[in-house]
Amino acid sequence: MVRTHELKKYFRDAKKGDKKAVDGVTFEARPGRILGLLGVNGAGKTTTLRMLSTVIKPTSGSAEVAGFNVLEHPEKVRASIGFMSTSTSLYGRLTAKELIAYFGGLYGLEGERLQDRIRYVTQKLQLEEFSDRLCDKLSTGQKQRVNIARTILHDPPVLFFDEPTAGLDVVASQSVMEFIEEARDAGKTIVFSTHIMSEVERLCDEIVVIHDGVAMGEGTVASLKAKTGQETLEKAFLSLVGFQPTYAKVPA
Ligand SMILES: Nc1ncnc2c1ncn2[C@@H]1O[C@H](COP(=O)(O)OP(=O)(O)OP(=O)(O)O)[C@@H](O)[C@H]1O
Repeated sequence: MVRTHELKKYFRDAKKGDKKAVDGVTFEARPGRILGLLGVNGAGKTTTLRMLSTVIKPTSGSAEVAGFNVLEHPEKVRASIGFMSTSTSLYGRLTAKELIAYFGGLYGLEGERLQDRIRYVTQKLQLEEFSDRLCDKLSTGQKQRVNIARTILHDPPVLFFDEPTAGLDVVASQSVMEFIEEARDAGKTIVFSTHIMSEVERLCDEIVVIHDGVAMGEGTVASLKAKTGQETLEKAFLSLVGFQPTYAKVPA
């Protein structure tokens, strides 16, 4: 379970005034379901996920992950989550196998349990053919598979995916989405950030539309369409964020 209540993050800037990156977001993500944070660039999705994963502290409001408050028990939160984004870099000078073992150590896995989990993720993500290659030398799709392996190595109950298909081709994106569906079916609580409507329509049980740090709407794809009176999620999204056309219609 992941719960936020009036979660806020203001970045201090003496010259320009505070940047309200997240400004009072409340939601609940449940086991076996996928909650989507849908928003354009700069909406506040990554900042929300960074607070949930204890990388940064909220300015105010509260957040609970797997039953642990992010401020009171950050170490327990970190042990309960896997975080994946395409911008997470791998250590280029380690082989895929070494990198996974290294993260296993960070997660506190050791001995038989560590070896079992390494075997599992290696098979699951089909890493065998390149597990002895340096991460620097892997293709983008292969790096993504190592990234997923790293994310799930300690079998956490909560998974955060921050635009996990950014920069991937259609085949690699498909595998990532199938992987997320499988994790949902295994009962994981999943929070998934994206700006891609088709991914939201396919994956998300609930959506929070976030814009300029504010939740502009929440519900299922169907309920957001109904609420805005729009036929497509894209139009419903544009309506919720108050999109105004940039070009005026002028007779030729
Ligand atoms: N450390 C920081 N200091 C100042 N401003 C920040 C910082 N981190 C993020 N911001 C600003 O907060 C806002 C929200 O950023 P955030 O990265 O959360 O957006 P996002 O929805 O994840 O967008 P993207 O899809 O571009 O990653 C942006 O205006 C961003 O410039």
